Amino acid sequence: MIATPWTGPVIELQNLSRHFGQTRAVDEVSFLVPRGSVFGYIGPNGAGKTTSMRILATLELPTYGEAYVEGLSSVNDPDKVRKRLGFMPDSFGTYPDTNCAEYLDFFARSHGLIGRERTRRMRWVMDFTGLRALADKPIRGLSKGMRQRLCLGRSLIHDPSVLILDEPAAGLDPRARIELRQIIRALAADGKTILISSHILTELAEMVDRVGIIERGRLLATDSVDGMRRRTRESHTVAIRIGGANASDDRNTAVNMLSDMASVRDIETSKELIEFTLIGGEPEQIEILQKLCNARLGVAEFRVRDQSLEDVFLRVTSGQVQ
Ligand SMILES: Nc1ncnc2c1ncn2[C@@H]1O[C@H](COP(=O)(O)OP(=O)(O)OP(=O)(O)O)[C@@H](O)[C@H]1O
Repeated sequence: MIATPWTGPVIELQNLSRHFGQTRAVDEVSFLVPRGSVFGYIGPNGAGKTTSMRILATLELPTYGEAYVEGLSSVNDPDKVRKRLGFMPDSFGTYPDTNCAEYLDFFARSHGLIGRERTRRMRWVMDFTGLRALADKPIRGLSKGMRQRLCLGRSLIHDPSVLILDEPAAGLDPRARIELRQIIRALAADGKTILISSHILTELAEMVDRVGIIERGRLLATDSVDGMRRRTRESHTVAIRIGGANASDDRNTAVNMLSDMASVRDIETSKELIEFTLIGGEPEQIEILQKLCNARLGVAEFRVRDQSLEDVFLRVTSGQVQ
């Protein structure tokens, strides 16, 4: 009997939680990734990315909650999940004197590949990752970018339908990062479903379809990259400098007025400037400027800049580390 292909979400986390003592490394995280799409898992150090990826990859058990790959539980069906999944860890051990071909051959054998099938997969991986010319080169002589390709190749050797990539872009130079982006997009176009993590939203923005922002174990926001970009268009960073003879009093009055406005968030004051996030566009900017001027406050400067994806990331996360 031929098994019917799985048509549900290819990756699914349901209230996934992992506690280490008092630390909630992963705290009720839920999301879905459909087939052929790339999900960017973004968060600062210690956010819980690696722990949740390791649970999905059958290397760690949750405290509670579920992780599924093509409908199979990573907890109850680890062997079946491993056949379908390739995991690229954030750091990987190598034998420095082993060459690239030997390294890939070792992993092909450990996945039970034999004969022509093993030769065919080795060839495909070396061609796809651009490692063919380096097949005989010892791993100790590889650049960071080439090592990353080798590790990606290792995770692809058994032709998995799902890839979990833990910070593959870390430490890559701009060219290697562009090449990684092309590789990821080619894999997604080939129908692979990919979960990829990073500290940096902009690093992944060009490679992923959706992002989830995680901090201190909690998933704080999920959105499409376009949705994230829309958030950047709808919010701006405004800096106002109040000058003149009554600068100090005027500044306090301005802060009080701004605090009462629905379009103003996250006010910060330094010696000279009042800075805040403005939710909205030109009408809101005009309204604020008119109110400050009508109150005859000494507005010496009013600067508006678009928010970047990094600003959105900083706004969503609080910067706390556990
Ligand atoms: N085996 C463990 N024992 C105790 N605490 C752990 C263990 N593994 C992870 N943690 C803690 O769980 C939290 C989440 O760690 P995790 O490695 O999943 O985060 P991360 O988002 O991948 O971080 P990074 O980007 O730094 O790799 C951290 O506070 C970490 O110290």
